[in-house]
Amino acid sequence: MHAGFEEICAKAAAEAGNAGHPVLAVWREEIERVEPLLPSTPSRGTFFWSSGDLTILAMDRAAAFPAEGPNRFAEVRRAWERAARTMVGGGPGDRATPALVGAFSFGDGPGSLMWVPRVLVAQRARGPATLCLAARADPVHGVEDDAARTAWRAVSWLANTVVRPCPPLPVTGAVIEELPTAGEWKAMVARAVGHIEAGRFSKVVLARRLRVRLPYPPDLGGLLHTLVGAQPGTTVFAAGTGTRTFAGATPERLVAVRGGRAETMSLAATLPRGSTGGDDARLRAELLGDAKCRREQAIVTDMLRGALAGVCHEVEAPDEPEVLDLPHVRHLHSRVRGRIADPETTGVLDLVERLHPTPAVGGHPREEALGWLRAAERFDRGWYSGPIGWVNAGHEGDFAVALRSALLDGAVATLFAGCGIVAGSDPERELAETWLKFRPMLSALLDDQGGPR
Ligand SMILES: C=C(O[C@@H]1C=C(C(=O)O)C=C[C@H]1O)C(=O)O
Repeated sequence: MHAGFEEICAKAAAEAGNAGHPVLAVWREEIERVEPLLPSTPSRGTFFWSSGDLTILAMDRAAAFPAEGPNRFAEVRRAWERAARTMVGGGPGDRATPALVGAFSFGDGPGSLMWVPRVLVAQRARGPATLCLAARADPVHGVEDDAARTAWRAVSWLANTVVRPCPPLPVTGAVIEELPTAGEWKAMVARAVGHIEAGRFSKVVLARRLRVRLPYPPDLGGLLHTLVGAQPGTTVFAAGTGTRTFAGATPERLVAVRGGRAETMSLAATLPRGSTGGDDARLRAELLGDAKCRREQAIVTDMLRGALAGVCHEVEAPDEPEVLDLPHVRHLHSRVRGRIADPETTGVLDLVERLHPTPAVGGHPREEALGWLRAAERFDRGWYSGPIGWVNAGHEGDFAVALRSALLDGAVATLFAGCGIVAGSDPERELAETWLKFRPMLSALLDDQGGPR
């Protein structure tokens, strides 16, 4: 590994010098599976993803693509296209392995960041893992970090990764603060309903936060391990910027692109799980039969269908939604799929740009709802409800909508949850729904087995 990686680093340095712009060197090779594949300590550039049968763990940044504003997706797309085109690749590993990872802010403010990790391991449910090492060669200074050092760090990092996660221990003494208070938030829901009834918009997704002060910082590897085990059917993710890590377990896929096909998901409407079998079956039937829930989800499906139709042939969306059962809640959902008309020019980041924010996290009509939301919500969502995911060198990839999540900063965790408000929404029920959506993260952080508060 050292020799091959060093060789392509030297080649990248020479090409950067000739071309007068930075060049990436990316080495890929198969390694034995790493079990469990979890971060031990968070680093600047920690990225974790566990979805379907793919797990990714990455550390550090060889190159970073920060962006902000309404053109943030196109900016990153252009920068990645340039980097991928000039990249010096090497090694026998799979060329379709994720190469660029990160997250975009929900809104136009700063904070979107995608990066090429220095070290990345990706593995499917079966078979070997792929290790990717990356370095950036600068036209003047050559390779920024010594190639042998990156390889050595990868080896020692992998050795440390195979630490067994600590079993969850009940946490006592955590202090929980609601932001805003329950009363204030319910008043906001009532105001949103007023605007909907006055015809200003038909749906808006209103969020709130919980600030949890823990007695000590949570163990990231243990937290992710708990979420993977406790939240089947979700994508478990983490992205670290250095001191802070954003993590969660989301049921919502924004879009996946593979083999010239795009798949997105219309997810909306929420009811709790029942405590007995009969109760649970009744709630499932209620969700499927409820006109308000159906309307709420149809708004999302229509938007997704229209957005895919702009760049895809054969767009398919079922007439009837299905029920997605999660441990604490259930939602209505439909898969929306299409064949990309021109895969050369339409990559996963182009689809992310077309789709975000869907009415599942923003509102409808988009501009009217978001205009009101920006003033009403009164906090910066940051990465919450934004796109998080990965891209490969061929512009395929997978992005989730970062829900059921928390921003971890030392011993303080800020949790986020939002609800789609439509005509007839009841503030009390919406408030109860936020507690159900806080539950997966709250339980994982506190190891509390209790019901919603
Ligand atoms: C906004 C969230 O979830 C979204 C809103 C839903 C709803 O309003 O019922 C359901 C699923 C998600 O699309 C969240 O979990 O924070």
